Amino acid sequence: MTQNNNANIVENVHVVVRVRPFLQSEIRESPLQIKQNAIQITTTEQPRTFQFDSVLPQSATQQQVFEAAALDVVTNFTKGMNGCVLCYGQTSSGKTYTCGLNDPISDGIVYRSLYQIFHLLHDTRFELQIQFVQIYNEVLQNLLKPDEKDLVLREVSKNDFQIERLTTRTVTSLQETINVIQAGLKNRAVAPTLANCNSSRAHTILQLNLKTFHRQGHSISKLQILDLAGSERPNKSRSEGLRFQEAVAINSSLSFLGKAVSALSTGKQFVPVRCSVLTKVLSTTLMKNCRTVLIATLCPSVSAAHESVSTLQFAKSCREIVQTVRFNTFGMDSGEEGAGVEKLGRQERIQLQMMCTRAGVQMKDSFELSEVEKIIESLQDQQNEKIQVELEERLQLEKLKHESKVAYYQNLVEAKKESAKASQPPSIMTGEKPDFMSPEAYFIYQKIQELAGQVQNIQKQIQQQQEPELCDQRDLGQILTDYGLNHTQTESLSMNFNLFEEQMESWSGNQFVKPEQTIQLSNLLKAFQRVKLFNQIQNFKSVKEEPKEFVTGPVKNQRVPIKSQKVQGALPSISAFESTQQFKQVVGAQCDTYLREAQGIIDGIKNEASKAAKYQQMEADYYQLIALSSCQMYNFGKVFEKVDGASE
Ligand SMILES: Nc1ncnc2c1ncn2[C@@H]1O[C@H](COP(=O)(O)OP(=O)(O)OP(=O)(O)O)[C@@H](O)[C@H]1O
Repeated sequence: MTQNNNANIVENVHVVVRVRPFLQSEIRESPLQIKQNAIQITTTEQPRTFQFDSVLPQSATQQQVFEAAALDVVTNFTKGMNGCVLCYGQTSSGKTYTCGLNDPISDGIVYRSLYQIFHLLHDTRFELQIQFVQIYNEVLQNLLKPDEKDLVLREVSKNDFQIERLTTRTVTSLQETINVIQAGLKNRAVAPTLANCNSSRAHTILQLNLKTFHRQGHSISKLQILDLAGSERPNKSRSEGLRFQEAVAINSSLSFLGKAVSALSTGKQFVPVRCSVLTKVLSTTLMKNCRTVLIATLCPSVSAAHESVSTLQFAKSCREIVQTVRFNTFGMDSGEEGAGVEKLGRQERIQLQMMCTRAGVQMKDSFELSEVEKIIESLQDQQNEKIQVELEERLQLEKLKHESKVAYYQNLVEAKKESAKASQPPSIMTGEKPDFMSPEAYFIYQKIQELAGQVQNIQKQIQQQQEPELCDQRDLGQILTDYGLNHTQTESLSMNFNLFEEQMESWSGNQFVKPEQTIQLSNLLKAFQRVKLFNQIQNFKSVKEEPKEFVTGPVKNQRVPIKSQKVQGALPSISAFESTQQFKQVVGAQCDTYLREAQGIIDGIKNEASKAAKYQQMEADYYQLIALSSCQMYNFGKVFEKVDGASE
């Protein structure tokens, strides 16, 4: 297929200057004066005046900037002409704001251009692709696929560089396009500096590749929107480390761009484009077939005057660059997209044909009044429909913008919470006493931690030896010793138990305690509850138990070895009673109390064991206790037998 011989248009780079409003932190005194399309700057030297295609004052709206800078480029892009909108200016002069490449995407050039493109392509079959990249520290990175770093630029023909193997995204609607850009924005290199709390640390390039299909052929075009990182003086912005390194990369690439622009504007044969990634990317834009608009952004304050002069000089050089552009239409009549009167007549005829078809009226040279009315009526209906669609689309967009703003602020709140947490005093897990704990609480906390370590070891050992026999036959006293508890510890623990419980619960709910610490605290709490339970068992055992020999417990028919030991609180002597009856009553009552207490402890263990089934030791203790209580019952039974025998 051959490209039609569309007319070449020779023109200068179009330059629009925008002065942003004063920020709150700035002294409201400006060296800039605007007179129509001229801007005068007064510094310590002579005042200087620069003339541009358009100079927009502080009061200019985003829509005015779009109309002055991008509307024409965008409209012609949909008709097959390559276009580029380039934002240039010192740091914090409003480039990102003007492009609208904030996160969430705001209604600057990008948003308005997309809206216009989809509006103009409403009735056309088209394919649209997005590429979204950044040049960070002289490295090309894909914002739509963050793992595509260090992309390679290949020179396909002289001064025409293409990015190799760059993933692109095909989009079909405005909303989808905005979603894709929004996702890409999350990967942009942005960081706070002294000059701008949201400073772009990379040059950002959004490129749209469009193919439109017409009855007789098609057109192809690309549109680039560039938000360049701003020049900054490291000694003024006091950047250090990585920020300094970024500033150096930004400044040197802008200085190479300045040299290339200066060579182009003065018509030099040799243009130095291979010095930086940015100049390579822009060489295709500035030197090939691409209608280019530069938006030079300025800070209004006196302190920025020096940088404003540099920006204005750069803008002046750009305006002197001469470009040759044309429509890239294929298989269509020459200049179909042009603006000649005869061609417009032809287009009007085509439009009339379309109107007739839609209104159900036959196309002819002259029409009856009724036919004209029919066509007008149909047009009005179509217009209404179109308005309806546009309104709905607008509404959807507003909704989308609102939602992304909400998500943005939610993220911001989360991030603030995170950083608040991070700035808290050292955590209790780092071994230092945090401010919110009293020294006593911290001492106890440390003790519990020691014990919990030991408990964990024992648990591991128990889990490894899963023979139930082993567990069942373990002596309760031994188990407690195994847990590493000495008398003082268990005393102190049980005395302080309530305090711990309260303290740990309050830590768990404390917003400054991290989730992993909460888990550790709850483990500690569990371990501690177990310790408390064992304490109770030990107390109970030391008072009530008087086993004499091996007995057969009721559980699993296991033989439980009970060590003989001297225990206080043994059964009363029979001689102390007046009658067998009285003895049985007293011992029986004691036996009941004992069983009730045993049952209470058993329930406690059962409860704990069911809460954490993995605590097999708990279960083993439970069986042990049942065995012990039945052993006690057996002993009572023996005594009763003796008493009965004696009384008979
Ligand atoms: N026309 C404007 N109206 C209101 N506020 C603006 C305007 N232009 C810029 N600002 C504000 O000025 C600040 C700096 O703007 P912005 O981040 O767009 O600067 P920049 O030139 O992109 O900076 P950098 O090069 O550091 O990325 C931001 O807080 C932005 O909201």
